[in-house]
Amino acid sequence: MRRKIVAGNWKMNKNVIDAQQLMIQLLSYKNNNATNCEVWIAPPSLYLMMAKDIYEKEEIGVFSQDMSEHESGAYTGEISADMLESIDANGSLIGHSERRQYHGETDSHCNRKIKLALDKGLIPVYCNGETLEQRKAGQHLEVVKTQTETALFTLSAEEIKRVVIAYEPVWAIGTGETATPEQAQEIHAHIRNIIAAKYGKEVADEVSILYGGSVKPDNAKEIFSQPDIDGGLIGGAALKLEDFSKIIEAFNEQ
Ligand SMILES: O=C(CO)COP(=O)(O)O
Repeated sequence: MRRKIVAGNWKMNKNVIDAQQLMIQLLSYKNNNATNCEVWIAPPSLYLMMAKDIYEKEEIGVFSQDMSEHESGAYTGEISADMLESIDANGSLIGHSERRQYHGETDSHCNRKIKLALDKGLIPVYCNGETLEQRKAGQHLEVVKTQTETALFTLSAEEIKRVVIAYEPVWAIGTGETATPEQAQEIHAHIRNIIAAKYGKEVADEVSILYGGSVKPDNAKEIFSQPDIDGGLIGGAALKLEDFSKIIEAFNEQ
C-alpha cells in the first residue's frame, strides 16, 4: 500500500507567532479528528525546530522546503541533509518549481539532493511539472518523462520506493487554475508507467504521487478520487486551518 498524504507547503509566509499558532491548531485538529491520510507541513526552515517540538509524537510530518545538494561547507544560506536529520525532520521538498524558476535549479541538482536526502533517511518530495508553454506545445508528457528520469533513475529500486513525487504543473501553481482531474490523472499514470518501465510495476505501485497546483476545498475531492493520485501538495490553501482541514477531509471521503 502506498502512502496517502496531504502536505502543506507554506512557502515564504507567516511570522513566528502566526506559524506557531497554525502549528498548534493543526495539532489539535489532528488529535481530535481521524484522518485517512498522513498530514505533513513544509514551513520556512526557520520554524522547523519549533514544528518538531510541537509535533513531538510525530503527529504531523515536518519537511523543509529545500535542502542543499552539498554535504557541508561554505554554502552561505543553505541547509544540509545532515542538519535536517539532526533535528529529526522527516524530509524535504526538492525541485519545487519556484526553486527552479528563481534559483536556477535543474533536475541534475534534484538528483544529487534526492540521493543525499535518502542517504540520511529523509523523505525527498520530488516536485516536477511542465510550464504553460510546454503544455500548449503538447510537450508535457515528454517534459515530465525527462524530468523524472534525470532526477530519479540513478536510484535503486529500494531507494525510489522511498521517494514521494509531487506533480505540480507550473501553470496551475498559485494561479487559481487547476489541472482537471483527468489531466492530472493522465500525468500521474504516465509517471507511474515511466517508473514501471525501469523498475517494474510492483515498485512503481509503491511510489506515492501527489498533485499540487491550486488544490482547494472545493476541488480536492474530485482530484483525490483519481486512481493514481495519492494526495496533494497544497500551497495557498494550507495557510489556514479552515481550508487545509477541509482538504484533509476531502481525502476521508474517498
Ligand atoms: O506550489 C504549490 C505547492 O507546493 C501549489 O501552490 P498553490 O496551492 O498555492 O497553487
